[in-house]
Amino acid sequence: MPLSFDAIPPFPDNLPLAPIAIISYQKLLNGDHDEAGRVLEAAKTYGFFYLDLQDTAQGETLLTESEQLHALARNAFALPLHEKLQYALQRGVSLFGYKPAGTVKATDRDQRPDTTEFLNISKDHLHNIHTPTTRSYPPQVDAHKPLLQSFTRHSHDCGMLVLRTLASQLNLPPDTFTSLNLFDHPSGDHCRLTHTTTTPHSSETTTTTTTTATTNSSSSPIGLASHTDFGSVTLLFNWQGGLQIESPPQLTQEGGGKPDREWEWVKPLPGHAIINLGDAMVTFTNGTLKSAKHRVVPSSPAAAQGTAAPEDRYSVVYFVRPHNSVLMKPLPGEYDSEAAVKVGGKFSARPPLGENQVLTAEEWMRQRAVQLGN
Ligand SMILES: O=C(O)CCC(=O)C(=O)O
Ligand SMILES: [Fe+2]
Repeated sequence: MPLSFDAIPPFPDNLPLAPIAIISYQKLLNGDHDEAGRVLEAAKTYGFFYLDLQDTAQGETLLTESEQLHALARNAFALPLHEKLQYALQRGVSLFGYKPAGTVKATDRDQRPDTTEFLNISKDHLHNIHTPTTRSYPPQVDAHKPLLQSFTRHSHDCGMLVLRTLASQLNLPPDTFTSLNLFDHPSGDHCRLTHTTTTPHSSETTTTTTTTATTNSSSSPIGLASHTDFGSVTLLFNWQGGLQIESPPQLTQEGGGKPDREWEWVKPLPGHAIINLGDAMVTFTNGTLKSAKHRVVPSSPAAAQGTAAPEDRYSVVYFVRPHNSVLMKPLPGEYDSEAAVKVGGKFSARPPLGENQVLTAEEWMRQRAVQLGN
């Protein structure tokens, strides 16, 4: 069992779990047709699945690297806040750097502030891919650049396998999606380290915070407010529970009625990554593929039930996003129908007919980041 799981209290067995598929990395690498079909099914329904990484050397490497980054996250987030703020990201200017707790847009109806800090580390900065942006990171990040370079490369490769699998299953040329997410092109791809604290954040609230999240200090916190990811594919490694996803809509009444959606827990499985699709894939396929809403609740499920003491939570994430010059619109052909689906709140998969305002991925990512505060 991977190291970090040893210290985690068992996940309670009386909580509603999201019934997401478990996919084998080895079978996908071997081109197993049935397994590929299960990936498409997952992508059309939950937009989430587990990837078993224990059955291939590439998978084992990713697991080892995620463990090492878990340790790095613990060290980096242990720095005093004023030091971390030297690396703070600037909303609307750069996607990369440190985001303190309490600054993500409070999207839930009860407007609860978030208790999660991020460190977003750019793939372009790690790999010297030409980009107009420069940035410095905490010393822990600089000291482990080879690890971060290796993890981002391997995670990107894994994401490309998912994208090739989906293209083939949709009867599209296999490189349809991978050609929109090129590793060596400037993009918003990054490794994110997250830390959700158990302690209240009043003393850590900073003057850089501008959202309603911090002004509404009377409400109880959320770990990370509900959101959809806005890139193509996300690889997520977490150890402690807390992640919940919104179940796909089910009609409560025959012949219609309001969609009945619920929050379901995603139980971390040793040896597995959690994979989910982001809004860019919804856009490219005009709603055929799904990006599910998800959130992180502030307390581990065991702590919430009083069977374990509250503990800080860490996660390690890699976001594959379309490279900057890609146009954010449905693929030409059957997906480019007149009916355009809504993506990520006010965003639409394609502009209304007659309007010519297709965003580049660079602009889309910037606007989405401003929208969400990260
Ligand atoms: O930490 C987690 O489990 C989820 C993190 C997440 O959803 C994100 O960073 O977008
Ligand atoms: Fe997310």
